[in-house]
Amino acid sequence: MTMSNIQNVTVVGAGLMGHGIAQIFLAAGYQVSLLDPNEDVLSQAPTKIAEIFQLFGLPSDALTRLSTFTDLAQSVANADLVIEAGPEKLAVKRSIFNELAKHTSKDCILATNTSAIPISDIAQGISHPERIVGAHFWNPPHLVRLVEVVQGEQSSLAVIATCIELLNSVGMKSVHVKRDIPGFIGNRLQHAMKREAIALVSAGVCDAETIDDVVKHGFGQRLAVLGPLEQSDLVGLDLTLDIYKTLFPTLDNTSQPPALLEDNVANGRLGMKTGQGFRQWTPQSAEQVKQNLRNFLVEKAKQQLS
Ligand SMILES: NC(=O)c1ccc[n+]([C@@H]2O[C@H](COP(=O)([O-])OP(=O)(O)OC[C@H]3O[C@@H](n4cnc5c(N)ncnc54)[C@H](O)[C@@H]3O)[C@@H](O)[C@H]2O)c1
Repeated sequence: MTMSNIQNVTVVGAGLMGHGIAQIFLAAGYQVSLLDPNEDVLSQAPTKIAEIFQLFGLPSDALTRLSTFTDLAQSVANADLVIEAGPEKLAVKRSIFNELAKHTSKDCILATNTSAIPISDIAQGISHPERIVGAHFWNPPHLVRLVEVVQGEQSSLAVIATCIELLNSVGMKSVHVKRDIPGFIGNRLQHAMKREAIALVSAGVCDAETIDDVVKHGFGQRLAVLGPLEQSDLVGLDLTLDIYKTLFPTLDNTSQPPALLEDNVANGRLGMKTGQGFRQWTPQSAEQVKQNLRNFLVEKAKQQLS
């Protein structure tokens, strides 16, 4: 399947991620079928998609190319590409992919938006596993451009190349993850930083607010335009090596979830939803953070569109 053969895209699961992914392909001119067994979720999806078009100040007539389904076989009848965004449970994903394999041609590309399940586990026992890949969008997919295209043990390189080309053509920034490892690339980087952040708070070096200040007002300011390895090249690898000789032996390297996190969860300190996590929250302060994030991402996405 080459990119030019792809005309019909089916998104399986119309929840948080699925409706945003559907909007991306509608905006790019594709015929989109959206499937969800939950009729309430499915019936709300067109309105939510229309709201994304409004957010960007775009007309929502693209919705005429959207069809919604509760029946999987019908939803993939003409599919050239399926993106699965169903529940993050291996048994459910395997059963969805079994059905997809039964009702699609062997050339139809089957991609999963799993956050953490190995692609090879989902593809196990499914016919033509070479057309199964990961397509890990970030939340919200219509505002965060990255998609990690993950190569499972049996994924074909031609299918990976088609996915990357297609996703780039619809305005995403797709990258090739060459091994099927937990957390792919982005989540491994993100959580490596959080491991050290939690260790610093646990050791009494600073409080959680200070961690957030250091990232937001320090190196976080430049991360959107200067990646970590670019930054090493910028300052020089000789300096980087000298720093690491002192720093690396002192960095946290525990392999279990941190005790502070376990303790917070065991005591119901789950974050904004309970008013306390690593930091304390009121409904107003939590809403302010969410609003700031939304405004920032919308502004950035608008700049990229213009
Ligand atoms: N939420 C995130 O931040 C995020 C980010 C990246 C990836 N993901 C991944 O994307 C996937 C979807 O996550 P979400 O946050 O959109 O979840 P969600 O719960 O909002 O949506 C999942 C949808 O799947 C539907 N569903 C249930 N059983 C189904 C079935 N058998 N066939 C088809 N659909 C079914 C549900 O009705 C629901 O609407 C998960 O694999 C998740 O790990 C989520």
